[in-house]
Amino acid sequence: MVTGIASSRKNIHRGKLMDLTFTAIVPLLLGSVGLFALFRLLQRMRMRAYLQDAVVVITGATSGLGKECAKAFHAAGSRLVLCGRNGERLQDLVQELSAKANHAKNIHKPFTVIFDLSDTKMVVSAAEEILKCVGHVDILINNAGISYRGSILDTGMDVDKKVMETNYFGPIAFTKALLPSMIKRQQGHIVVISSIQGKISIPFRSAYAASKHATQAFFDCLRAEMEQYEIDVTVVSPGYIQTNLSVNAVTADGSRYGVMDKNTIEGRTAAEVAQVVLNAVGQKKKEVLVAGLLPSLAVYLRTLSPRLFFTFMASRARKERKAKDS
Ligand SMILES: NC(=O)C1=CN([C@@H]2O[C@H](COP(=O)(O)OP(=O)(O)OC[C@H]3O[C@@H](n4cnc5c(N)ncnc54)[C@H](OP(=O)(O)O)[C@@H]3O)[C@@H](O)[C@H]2O)C=CC1
Ligand SMILES: CCCCCCCCCCCCCCCC(=O)OCC(=O)COP(=O)(O)O
Repeated sequence: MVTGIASSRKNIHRGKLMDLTFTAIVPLLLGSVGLFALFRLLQRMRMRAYLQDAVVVITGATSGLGKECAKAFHAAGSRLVLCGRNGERLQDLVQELSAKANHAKNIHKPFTVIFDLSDTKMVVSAAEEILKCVGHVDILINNAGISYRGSILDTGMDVDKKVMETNYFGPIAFTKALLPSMIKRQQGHIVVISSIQGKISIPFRSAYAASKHATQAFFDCLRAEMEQYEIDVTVVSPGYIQTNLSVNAVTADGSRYGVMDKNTIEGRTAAEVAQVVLNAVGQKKKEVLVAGLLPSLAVYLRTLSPRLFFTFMASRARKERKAKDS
Protein backbone atom coordinates (compact mmCIF):
# COMPACT_ATOMS: atom_id res chain seq x y z
CA MET A 1 0.00 0.00 0.00
CA VAL A 2 2.73 2.40 1.11
CA THR A 3 4.88 1.44 -1.86
CA GLY A 4 1.81 1.95 -4.12
CA ILE A 5 1.32 5.53 -2.83
CA ALA A 6 5.04 6.22 -3.16
CA SER A 7 5.12 4.95 -6.72
CA SER A 8 2.01 6.95 -7.71
CA ARG A 9 3.63 10.07 -6.17
CA LYS A 10 6.73 9.33 -8.20
CA ASN A 11 4.56 9.03 -11.33
CA ILE A 12 2.86 12.37 -10.58
CA HIS A 13 6.30 13.96 -10.05
CA ARG A 14 7.58 12.46 -13.34
CA GLY A 15 4.43 13.71 -15.10
CA LYS A 16 4.96 17.24 -13.76
CA LEU A 17 8.55 17.12 -14.94
CA MET A 18 7.42 16.03 -18.41
CA ASP A 19 4.82 18.82 -18.42
CA LEU A 20 7.49 21.35 -17.49
CA THR A 21 9.78 19.99 -20.18
CA PHE A 22 7.12 20.31 -22.87
CA THR A 23 5.55 23.57 -21.73
CA ALA A 24 8.70 25.52 -20.82
CA ILE A 25 12.08 23.97 -21.61
CA VAL A 26 11.41 22.68 -25.16
CA PRO A 27 9.80 25.97 -26.36
CA LEU A 28 12.64 27.88 -24.69
CA LEU A 29 15.26 25.79 -26.49
CA LEU A 30 13.43 25.97 -29.82
CA GLY A 31 12.98 29.71 -29.34
CA SER A 32 16.69 30.21 -28.64
CA VAL A 33 17.70 28.14 -31.69
CA GLY A 34 15.21 30.09 -33.81
CA LEU A 35 16.45 33.42 -32.50
CA PHE A 36 20.06 32.41 -33.14
CA ALA A 37 19.21 31.29 -36.69
CA LEU A 38 17.38 34.60 -37.28
CA PHE A 39 20.35 36.54 -35.85
CA ARG A 40 22.76 34.66 -38.19
CA LEU A 41 20.46 35.25 -41.17
CA LEU A 42 20.24 38.99 -40.45
CA GLN A 43 24.01 39.11 -39.90
CA ARG A 44 24.62 37.40 -43.26
CA MET A 45 22.16 39.74 -45.02
CA ARG A 46 23.77 42.81 -43.47
CA MET A 47 27.22 41.54 -44.44
CA ARG A 48 26.12 40.83 -48.01
CA ALA A 49 24.67 44.34 -48.34
CA TYR A 50 27.84 45.88 -46.86
CA LEU A 51 30.21 44.11 -49.28
CA GLN A 52 28.09 44.19 -52.45
CA ASP A 53 29.35 46.97 -54.77
CA ALA A 54 31.69 48.30 -52.05
CA VAL A 55 34.96 49.74 -53.39
CA VAL A 56 37.63 47.49 -51.84
CA VAL A 57 41.32 48.34 -52.24
CA ILE A 58 43.72 45.45 -51.61
CA THR A 59 47.52 45.84 -51.45
CA GLY A 60 49.78 42.88 -52.25
CA ALA A 61 47.09 41.39 -54.48
CA THR A 62 49.62 39.60 -56.69
CA SER A 63 50.06 36.58 -54.44
CA GLY A 64 49.26 34.70 -51.25
CA LEU A 65 46.67 36.13 -48.89
CA GLY A 66 46.10 39.29 -50.97
CA LYS A 67 45.21 37.25 -54.06
CA GLU A 68 42.82 35.05 -52.05
CA CYS A 69 41.23 38.15 -50.47
CA ALA A 70 40.70 39.50 -54.00
CA LYS A 71 38.86 36.28 -54.93
CA ALA A 72 36.77 36.29 -51.74
CA PHE A 73 35.71 39.96 -52.02
CA HIS A 74 35.08 39.55 -55.75
CA ALA A 75 32.76 36.63 -55.02
CA ALA A 76 30.99 38.88 -52.48
CA GLY A 77 30.26 41.37 -55.27
CA SER A 78 32.77 44.07 -54.30
CA ARG A 79 34.29 46.51 -56.75
CA LEU A 80 38.02 45.78 -56.52
CA VAL A 81 41.09 47.97 -56.76
CA LEU A 82 44.06 45.61 -56.92
CA CYS A 83 47.47 46.98 -55.94
CA GLY A 84 50.87 45.44 -56.53
CA ARG A 85 54.35 45.93 -57.90
CA ASN A 86 53.98 43.59 -60.85
CA GLY A 87 51.52 44.79 -63.53
CA GLU A 88 51.57 41.52 -65.44
CA ARG A 89 50.59 39.47 -62.40
CA LEU A 90 47.84 41.97 -61.56
CA GLN A 91 46.45 41.60 -65.10
CA ASP A 92 46.57 37.79 -64.78
CA LEU A 93 44.45 38.09 -61.65
CA VAL A 94 41.98 40.43 -63.40
CA GLN A 95 41.64 37.81 -66.17
CA GLU A 96 41.12 35.06 -63.61
CA LEU A 97 38.45 37.06 -61.78
CA SER A 98 36.72 38.13 -65.00
CA ALA A 99 36.47 34.48 -66.05
CA LYS A 100 34.56 33.89 -62.83
CA ALA A 101 32.49 37.08 -63.15
CA ASN A 102 29.26 35.54 -64.45
CA HIS A 103 29.35 32.78 -61.91
CA ALA A 104 30.04 35.19 -59.06
CA LYS A 105 27.49 37.74 -60.36
CA ASN A 106 30.09 40.47 -60.08
CA ILE A 107 29.70 43.06 -62.81
CA HIS A 108 32.70 45.18 -61.78
CA LYS A 109 35.96 44.86 -63.70
CA PRO A 110 38.81 45.25 -61.18
CA PHE A 111 40.95 48.36 -61.45
CA THR A 112 44.71 47.91 -61.03
CA VAL A 113 47.33 50.24 -59.56
CA ILE A 114 51.07 49.57 -59.66
CA PHE A 115 53.27 50.97 -56.91
CA ASP A 116 55.95 50.06 -54.40
CA LEU A 117 54.90 50.55 -50.78
CA SER A 118 58.41 51.44 -49.71
CA ASP A 119 58.28 54.59 -51.86
CA THR A 120 56.11 57.15 -50.02
CA LYS A 121 55.78 59.45 -53.07
CA MET A 122 54.47 56.55 -55.18
CA VAL A 123 52.09 55.56 -52.38
CA VAL A 124 50.58 59.05 -52.19
CA SER A 125 50.16 59.38 -55.95
CA ALA A 126 48.62 55.88 -56.10
CA ALA A 127 46.01 57.00 -53.55
CA GLU A 128 45.32 60.13 -55.65
CA GLU A 129 44.96 58.00 -58.80
CA ILE A 130 42.50 55.67 -57.07
CA LEU A 131 40.33 58.55 -55.84
CA LYS A 132 40.43 60.20 -59.29
CA CYS A 133 39.49 57.03 -61.16
CA VAL A 134 37.16 55.26 -58.74
CA GLY A 135 35.80 58.23 -56.76
CA HIS A 136 35.98 56.86 -53.25
CA VAL A 137 37.18 53.92 -51.16
CA ASP A 138 34.84 51.99 -48.86
CA ILE A 139 37.27 49.38 -47.57
CA LEU A 140 41.08 49.51 -47.63
CA ILE A 141 42.88 46.22 -46.95
CA ASN A 142 46.54 46.86 -46.09
CA ASN A 143 47.80 43.35 -46.78
CA ALA A 144 51.18 43.60 -48.55
CA GLY A 145 54.25 42.81 -46.51
CA ILE A 146 57.60 41.08 -46.31
CA SER A 147 59.19 38.98 -43.64
CA TYR A 148 62.74 38.68 -42.40
CA ARG A 149 65.15 36.06 -41.11
CA GLY A 150 68.33 36.96 -39.22
CA SER A 151 70.10 37.74 -36.00
CA ILE A 152 70.12 41.32 -34.73
CA LEU A 153 73.93 41.32 -34.50
CA ASP A 154 74.37 40.43 -38.19
CA THR A 155 71.64 42.67 -39.62
CA GLY A 156 72.41 46.03 -41.17
CA MET A 157 70.14 49.03 -40.57
CA ASP A 158 69.26 49.08 -44.28
CA VAL A 159 67.43 45.75 -43.80
CA ASP A 160 65.59 46.99 -40.67
CA LYS A 161 64.55 50.09 -42.63
CA LYS A 162 63.42 48.08 -45.69
CA VAL A 163 61.12 45.89 -43.58
CA MET A 164 59.79 48.91 -41.70
CA GLU A 165 59.20 50.88 -44.94
CA THR A 166 57.21 48.03 -46.48
CA ASN A 167 55.27 46.77 -43.48
CA TYR A 168 54.76 49.98 -41.51
CA PHE A 169 55.51 53.30 -43.26
CA GLY A 170 53.96 52.18 -46.58
CA PRO A 171 50.61 51.09 -45.13
CA ILE A 172 50.34 54.12 -42.84
CA ALA A 173 51.18 56.52 -45.70
CA PHE A 174 48.55 54.85 -47.90
CA THR A 175 45.99 54.96 -45.08
CA LYS A 176 46.71 58.63 -44.33
CA ALA A 177 46.37 59.50 -48.02
CA LEU A 178 42.93 57.86 -48.24
CA LEU A 179 41.55 58.94 -44.84
CA PRO A 180 40.50 62.54 -45.69
CA SER A 181 38.12 61.33 -48.40
CA MET A 182 36.66 58.76 -45.97
CA ILE A 183 36.22 61.42 -43.29
CA LYS A 184 34.47 63.68 -45.79
CA ARG A 185 31.97 60.87 -46.50
CA GLN A 186 31.80 59.89 -42.79
CA GLN A 187 32.19 56.35 -44.05
CA GLY A 188 35.05 53.92 -44.50
CA HIS A 189 36.76 50.84 -43.19
CA ILE A 190 40.51 50.37 -42.76
CA VAL A 191 41.80 46.81 -42.46
CA VAL A 192 45.37 45.77 -41.76
CA ILE A 193 46.91 42.32 -41.94
CA SER A 194 49.27 42.21 -38.99
CA SER A 195 50.51 38.90 -37.52
CA ILE A 196 50.71 36.94 -34.29
CA GLN A 197 54.16 38.55 -34.33
CA GLY A 198 52.44 41.89 -33.87
CA LYS A 199 51.60 40.62 -30.39
CA ILE A 200 54.62 38.51 -29.47
CA SER A 201 58.24 38.68 -30.63
CA ILE A 202 60.07 35.50 -31.52
CA PRO A 203 63.87 35.27 -31.98
CA PHE A 204 65.48 35.95 -35.39
CA ARG A 205 62.46 37.94 -36.58
CA SER A 206 63.35 41.31 -34.97
CA ALA A 207 62.64 43.58 -37.97
CA TYR A 208 59.42 41.76 -38.90
CA ALA A 209 58.04 41.51 -35.34
CA ALA A 210 58.94 45.18 -34.72
CA SER A 211 57.14 46.27 -37.90
CA LYS A 212 54.04 44.28 -36.94
CA HIS A 213 54.04 45.58 -33.34
CA ALA A 214 54.25 49.12 -34.74
CA THR A 215 51.38 48.30 -37.11
CA GLN A 216 49.22 47.01 -34.25
CA ALA A 217 49.93 50.14 -32.19
CA PHE A 218 49.25 52.57 -35.04
CA PHE A 219 45.96 51.01 -36.09
CA ASP A 220 44.75 50.71 -32.48
CA CYS A 221 45.32 54.48 -32.13
CA LEU A 222 43.61 55.05 -35.47
CA ARG A 223 40.54 53.05 -34.37
CA ALA A 224 40.07 55.27 -31.34
CA GLU A 225 40.65 58.52 -33.29
CA MET A 226 38.34 57.56 -36.16
CA GLU A 227 35.35 56.54 -34.05
CA GLN A 228 33.92 60.06 -34.22
CA TYR A 229 33.87 59.86 -38.04
CA GLU A 230 32.26 56.39 -38.03
CA ILE A 231 35.29 54.88 -39.74
CA ASP A 232 35.95 51.28 -38.72
CA VAL A 233 39.36 49.71 -38.15
CA THR A 234 39.98 45.94 -38.22
CA VAL A 235 43.34 44.42 -37.27
CA VAL A 236 43.79 40.81 -38.40
CA SER A 237 46.59 38.82 -36.72
CA PRO A 238 47.18 35.49 -38.43
CA GLY A 239 49.49 32.65 -37.51
CA TYR A 240 51.33 30.75 -40.25
CA ILE A 241 49.71 30.75 -43.71
CA GLN A 242 50.76 28.64 -46.71
CA THR A 243 52.17 31.44 -48.88
CA ASN A 244 55.54 32.53 -50.23
CA LEU A 245 56.14 34.89 -47.28
CA SER A 246 59.12 32.92 -45.94
CA VAL A 247 60.53 32.36 -49.46
CA ASN A 248 60.40 36.12 -50.15
CA ALA A 249 61.75 37.07 -46.71
CA VAL A 250 64.78 39.34 -46.58
CA THR A 251 67.84 38.11 -44.64
CA ALA A 252 70.51 39.88 -42.58
CA ASP A 253 72.61 40.78 -45.65
CA GLY A 254 69.59 41.91 -47.69
CA SER A 255 69.41 38.79 -49.85
CA ARG A 256 66.26 36.68 -50.36
CA TYR A 257 65.83 33.81 -47.88
CA GLY A 258 64.40 31.55 -50.61
CA VAL A 259 63.22 28.73 -48.34
CA MET A 260 59.67 27.60 -47.67
CA ASP A 261 59.68 26.97 -43.91
CA LYS A 262 58.09 23.88 -42.35
CA ASN A 263 55.84 26.10 -40.19
CA THR A 264 54.60 27.87 -43.33
CA ILE A 265 53.87 24.59 -45.12
CA GLU A 266 51.90 23.42 -42.10
CA GLY A 267 49.96 26.68 -41.81
CA ARG A 268 46.39 27.49 -42.79
CA THR A 269 45.58 27.90 -46.47
CA ALA A 270 45.44 31.47 -47.76
CA ALA A 271 41.86 30.85 -48.97
CA GLU A 272 40.81 29.88 -45.44
CA VAL A 273 42.36 33.01 -43.92
CA ALA A 274 40.86 35.20 -46.68
CA GLN A 275 37.43 33.91 -45.64
CA VAL A 276 38.17 34.91 -42.03
CA VAL A 277 39.19 38.38 -43.27
CA LEU A 278 35.96 38.67 -45.31
CA ASN A 279 33.80 37.70 -42.31
CA ALA A 280 35.71 39.98 -39.93
CA VAL A 281 35.25 42.91 -42.33
CA GLY A 282 31.61 42.05 -43.00
CA GLN A 283 30.92 41.94 -39.27
CA LYS A 284 33.05 45.06 -38.64
CA LYS A 285 35.15 43.24 -36.04
CA LYS A 286 37.75 45.40 -34.34
CA GLU A 287 40.36 42.68 -34.23
CA VAL A 288 40.73 39.01 -34.99
CA LEU A 289 43.38 36.42 -34.16
CA VAL A 290 43.63 33.57 -36.66
CA ALA A 291 45.89 31.13 -34.87
CA GLY A 292 46.10 27.71 -33.26
CA LEU A 293 46.14 26.93 -29.57
CA LEU A 294 49.89 27.29 -28.89
CA PRO A 295 50.38 30.71 -30.53
CA SER A 296 47.17 31.96 -28.90
CA LEU A 297 48.38 30.73 -25.49
CA ALA A 298 51.74 32.39 -26.15
CA VAL A 299 49.96 35.74 -26.69
CA TYR A 300 48.26 35.43 -23.27
CA LEU A 301 51.44 34.14 -21.61
CA ARG A 302 53.32 37.26 -22.80
CA THR A 303 50.88 39.39 -20.76
CA LEU A 304 50.16 37.12 -17.81
CA SER A 305 53.65 35.73 -17.18
CA PRO A 306 56.27 37.65 -19.15
CA ARG A 307 59.14 35.96 -17.29
CA LEU A 308 58.02 32.50 -18.40
CA PHE A 309 57.43 33.75 -21.93
CA PHE A 310 60.95 35.25 -22.12
CA THR A 311 62.40 31.96 -20.82
CA PHE A 312 60.61 30.05 -23.62
CA MET A 313 61.90 32.51 -26.21
CA ALA A 314 65.50 32.38 -24.93
CA SER A 315 65.41 28.60 -25.11
CA ARG A 316 63.99 28.81 -28.63
CA ALA A 317 66.83 31.16 -29.63
CA ARG A 318 69.43 28.73 -28.14
CA LYS A 319 67.92 25.78 -30.02
CA GLU A 320 67.77 27.65 -33.34
CA ARG A 321 71.37 28.87 -32.97
CA LYS A 322 72.54 25.34 -32.15
CA ALA A 323 70.67 23.88 -35.15
CA LYS A 324 72.22 26.53 -37.41
CA ASP A 325 75.74 25.93 -36.09
CA SER A 326 75.61 22.14 -36.36
N1 LIG B 1 52.27 33.78 -44.60
C1 LIG B 1 52.21 33.86 -43.29
O1 LIG B 1 52.59 32.90 -42.57
C2 LIG B 1 51.69 35.09 -42.65
C3 LIG B 1 51.51 36.27 -43.35
N2 LIG B 1 51.07 37.39 -42.70
C4 LIG B 1 50.94 38.65 -43.40
O2 LIG B 1 50.11 38.49 -44.53
C5 LIG B 1 50.41 39.52 -45.48
C6 LIG B 1 50.47 38.91 -46.88
O3 LIG B 1 51.60 38.08 -46.98
P1 LIG B 1 51.56 36.65 -47.70
O4 LIG B 1 50.45 36.57 -48.65
O5 LIG B 1 51.70 35.64 -46.66
O6 LIG B 1 52.95 36.68 -48.46
P2 LIG B 1 53.31 36.82 -50.03
O7 LIG B 1 54.78 36.94 -50.08
O8 LIG B 1 52.67 35.73 -50.80
O9 LIG B 1 52.62 38.17 -50.46
C7 LIG B 1 53.13 39.40 -50.11
C8 LIG B 1 52.55 40.46 -51.01
O10 LIG B 1 53.08 41.73 -50.60
C9 LIG B 1 53.58 42.39 -51.76
N3 LIG B 1 54.71 43.27 -51.46
C10 LIG B 1 55.86 42.96 -50.85
N4 LIG B 1 56.66 44.02 -50.79
C11 LIG B 1 55.99 45.04 -51.38
C12 LIG B 1 56.31 46.39 -51.65
N5 LIG B 1 57.48 46.95 -51.29
N6 LIG B 1 55.39 47.14 -52.28
C13 LIG B 1 54.21 46.62 -52.66
N7 LIG B 1 53.86 45.34 -52.45
C14 LIG B 1 54.75 44.57 -51.83
C15 LIG B 1 54.03 41.28 -52.67
O11 LIG B 1 54.13 41.77 -53.98
P3 LIG B 1 55.17 41.17 -55.06
O12 LIG B 1 54.44 40.03 -55.68
O13 LIG B 1 55.41 42.31 -55.96
O14 LIG B 1 56.40 40.75 -54.30
C16 LIG B 1 52.93 40.26 -52.47
O15 LIG B 1 51.83 40.54 -53.27
C17 LIG B 1 51.72 40.16 -45.01
O16 LIG B 1 51.46 41.39 -44.40
C18 LIG B 1 52.25 39.17 -43.98
O17 LIG B 1 53.04 39.78 -43.01
C19 LIG B 1 50.73 37.37 -41.38
C20 LIG B 1 50.86 36.23 -40.66
C21 LIG B 1 51.35 35.00 -41.23
C1 LIG C 1 50.95 27.80 -20.91
C2 LIG C 1 51.74 27.25 -22.00
C3 LIG C 1 52.02 28.25 -23.07
C4 LIG C 1 53.04 27.75 -23.99
C5 LIG C 1 53.55 28.82 -24.89
C6 LIG C 1 54.93 28.49 -25.30
C7 LIG C 1 55.45 29.33 -26.38
C8 LIG C 1 55.10 28.79 -27.71
C9 LIG C 1 55.69 29.62 -28.76
C10 LIG C 1 54.77 29.72 -29.92
C11 LIG C 1 55.32 30.71 -30.88
C12 LIG C 1 54.35 30.91 -31.97
C13 LIG C 1 54.90 31.84 -33.00
C14 LIG C 1 53.88 32.06 -34.05
C15 LIG C 1 54.43 32.98 -35.08
C16 LIG C 1 53.47 33.20 -36.16
O1 LIG C 1 52.44 32.59 -36.26
O2 LIG C 1 53.84 34.15 -37.04
C17 LIG C 1 53.01 34.38 -38.16
C18 LIG C 1 53.87 35.04 -39.18
O3 LIG C 1 53.76 36.23 -39.38
C19 LIG C 1 54.82 34.19 -39.89
O4 LIG C 1 55.88 34.90 -40.42
P1 LIG C 1 57.31 34.18 -40.57
O5 LIG C 1 58.09 35.06 -41.47
O6 LIG C 1 57.90 34.09 -39.20
O7 LIG C 1 57.07 32.83 -41.19
